[in-house]
Amino acid sequence: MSQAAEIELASVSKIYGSTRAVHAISLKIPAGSYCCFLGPSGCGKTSTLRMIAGHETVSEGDILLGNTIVNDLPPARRGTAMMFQSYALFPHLDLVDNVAFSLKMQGIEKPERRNTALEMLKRMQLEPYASRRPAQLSGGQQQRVALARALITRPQALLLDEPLSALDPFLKIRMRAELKSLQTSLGMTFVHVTHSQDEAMALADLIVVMNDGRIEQAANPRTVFERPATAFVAQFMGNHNVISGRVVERTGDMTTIEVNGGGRFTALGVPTHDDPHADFALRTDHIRLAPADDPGFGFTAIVQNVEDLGATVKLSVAGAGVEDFTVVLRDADYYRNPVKAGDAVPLSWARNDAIILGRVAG
Ligand SMILES: Nc1ncnc2c1ncn2[C@@H]1O[C@H](COP(=O)(O)OP(=O)(O)OP(=O)(O)O)[C@@H](O)[C@H]1O
Repeated sequence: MSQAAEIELASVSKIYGSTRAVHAISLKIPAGSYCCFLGPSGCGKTSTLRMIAGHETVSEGDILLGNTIVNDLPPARRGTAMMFQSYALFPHLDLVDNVAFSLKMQGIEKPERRNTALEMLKRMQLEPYASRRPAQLSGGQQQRVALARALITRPQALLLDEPLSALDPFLKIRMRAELKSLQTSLGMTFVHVTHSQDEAMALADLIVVMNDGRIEQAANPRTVFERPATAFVAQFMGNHNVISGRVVERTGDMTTIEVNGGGRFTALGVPTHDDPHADFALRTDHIRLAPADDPGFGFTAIVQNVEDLGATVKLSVAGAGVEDFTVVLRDADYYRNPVKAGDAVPLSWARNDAIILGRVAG
């Protein structure tokens, strides 16, 4: 394989007519890392991937692969390869010819390209199926053929557009593990677009959370999970409550906010903006059903709903002007002292568990 390359986006924008799909994003993806672009439908992640691949023009800014600006290079000359959501296999060709296709385009002689394709099929444990056509394979096998076909050009970076979305939930988890071990063994830069938080958490060294054409946060999965940078990330990752209010006091590195018509809460950090409003995040699984030692680190809530999810129990509660607040308890903790809809419960958290969130510029 070729050497893995760093990918750099320098103030990259994508404009379609009057739609600005990507707003001047800047990012470095280290060589040999597994990067996941994560975000809801329409946030601009596919446009970004397609600009890196060369399937979409760059409206503004530069894309670098290693030290080379690749904006004006055609896809085949960038050193990247793309694996599509639909796998885009040729139905009338057997696996060897499917995998060898791009070598044929490069003018490599038939015996050599068939040998190289067979080697790649062996590596993907597909050798026994070499003479089959794609329709005679399972979804997971088709995915491996698509991977083999992308990797045969020895790219410096592999770009994957929702590569697991066509698979059933069981296969998805198995192929996810295969993708990760393939990337680790090849040491190649992988850039993978997904809207699944679990997928990004499981695979990525670097998660890039996008919203509305902008990067909300780019960090390792642990940081994104534990220290979301913005209210959007906290809500999108799904494991935090976000509480918004008016800033009423700042002391040292703590900020107190007042929720509309309700309680006052103190959170770690100071807002980085001048807005009189601020948001803080609080992990749903870091909340105790016990009174707070200090006001500002808890409230009394009315239970709205209880869902037993197996290993955990999820309570939806409201109170002190806070609606849609979620508490996730371990099953044993819940069943030691079960509560039901309509009960009033004291809630509290540790001083460092509520964290002031930032805003994305622009
Ligand atoms: N060829 C195009 N012409 C015009 N607008 C486009 C085009 N492609 C994408 N868009 C718009 O750009 C925005 C970003 O689209 P993009 O496909 O990059 O988002 P995405 O995050 O990958 O979404 P999804 O997960 O649904 O694929 C959307 O508002 C979309 O409608």
